[in-house]
Amino acid sequence: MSDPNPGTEPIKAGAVGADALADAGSAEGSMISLRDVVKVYTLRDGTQVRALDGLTLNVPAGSIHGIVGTSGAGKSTLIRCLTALEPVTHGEVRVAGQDMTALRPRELREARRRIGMVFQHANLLDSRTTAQNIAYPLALAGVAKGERHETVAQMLDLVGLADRGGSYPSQLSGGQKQRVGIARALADQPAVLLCDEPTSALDPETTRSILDLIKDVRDRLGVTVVIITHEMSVVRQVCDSVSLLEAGRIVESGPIEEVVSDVDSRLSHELVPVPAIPDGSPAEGDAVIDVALTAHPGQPAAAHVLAIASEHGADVVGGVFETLGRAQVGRLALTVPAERAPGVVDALAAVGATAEVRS
Ligand SMILES: Nc1ncnc2c1ncn2[C@@H]1O[C@H](COP(=O)(O)OP(=O)(O)OP(=O)(O)O)[C@@H](O)[C@H]1O
Repeated sequence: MSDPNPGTEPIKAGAVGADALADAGSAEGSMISLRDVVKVYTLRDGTQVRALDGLTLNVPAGSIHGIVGTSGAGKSTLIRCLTALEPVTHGEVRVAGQDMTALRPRELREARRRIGMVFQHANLLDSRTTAQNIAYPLALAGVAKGERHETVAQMLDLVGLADRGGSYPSQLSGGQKQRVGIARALADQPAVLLCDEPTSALDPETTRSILDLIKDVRDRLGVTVVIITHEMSVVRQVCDSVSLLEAGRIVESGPIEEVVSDVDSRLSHELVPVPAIPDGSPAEGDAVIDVALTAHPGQPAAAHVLAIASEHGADVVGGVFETLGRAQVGRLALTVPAERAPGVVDALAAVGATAEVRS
């Protein structure tokens, strides 16, 4: 087990905080490894802003890792430090085996070719065709014309736009533009794809198709993906593991199924929120019990909970049941006459569910 914030007091120590980094991959064998990274900005008046505060993170090769955090948590700074666009104040940043903090300018340019970037908006060049947009970074990198042509055709095919190479950005939908952005990011065969809010500007259906594409690309090319997002639905749909960034530190982290199994963790609550209950509920004299359960294949838990609810005369007034990774996670809201609530909570605890009376 490793502390996600070595050398400092962990903010959240539970299973997610402590086990996570060991399970999310040790520094050895990781495609991305940040160790004790500190980034301090100094403002003109001399004020210091500690944007990253001892951040440690390991992302295993070939995985899709989500980073979530509120505004100002340090997400953009993290991306800039990962790509060495911003020097770190302290700590180590390794991408594809290279220490990004120790490279000379020429080596850094080469190292950056190993990192593809996808942004919220594809930022395509309007005066160039789809194919020319994808070829652009290859031309800058000095790739010969014939090879560029071949790569562009492969990339267009990969993102499902084989017949749109001659189209201009104005002739493409938002989702198609983002596909071109992904093709452009992958054209130079990066080892890592950094996606900064890649679906924030898209509708839910297009979001789904872009996330499916990212997953498909990972499966086919083996690229390691980091997705910065504020949308938990993105994490639910596509990520193998997730970290919660807060005030420049990773406060929770781990594979999705472990994170959601720790029902006390914030990520678990965010990924599978407590269900709403109908207006007028509970009735006079009833209590609401919030139940959280995790089941795995061969170890069912939901049936036990429902049997206990039925046995004690409780009603189910709200609920969600999600499959995330190999875990099935349930959140139920039960109503029961208040005097029976303690008995129901005890019975649920005995079958491994977490239950508490809603205040
Ligand atoms: N160039 C800079 N100079 C000074 N302070 C900065 C600079 N860039 C970021 N910060 C500060 O560092 C902290 C982290 O900012 P950052 O932009 O990394 O957060 P974020 O999680 O990306 O936020 P958002 O989601 O709003 O983009 C904030 O307090 C911000 O004000």
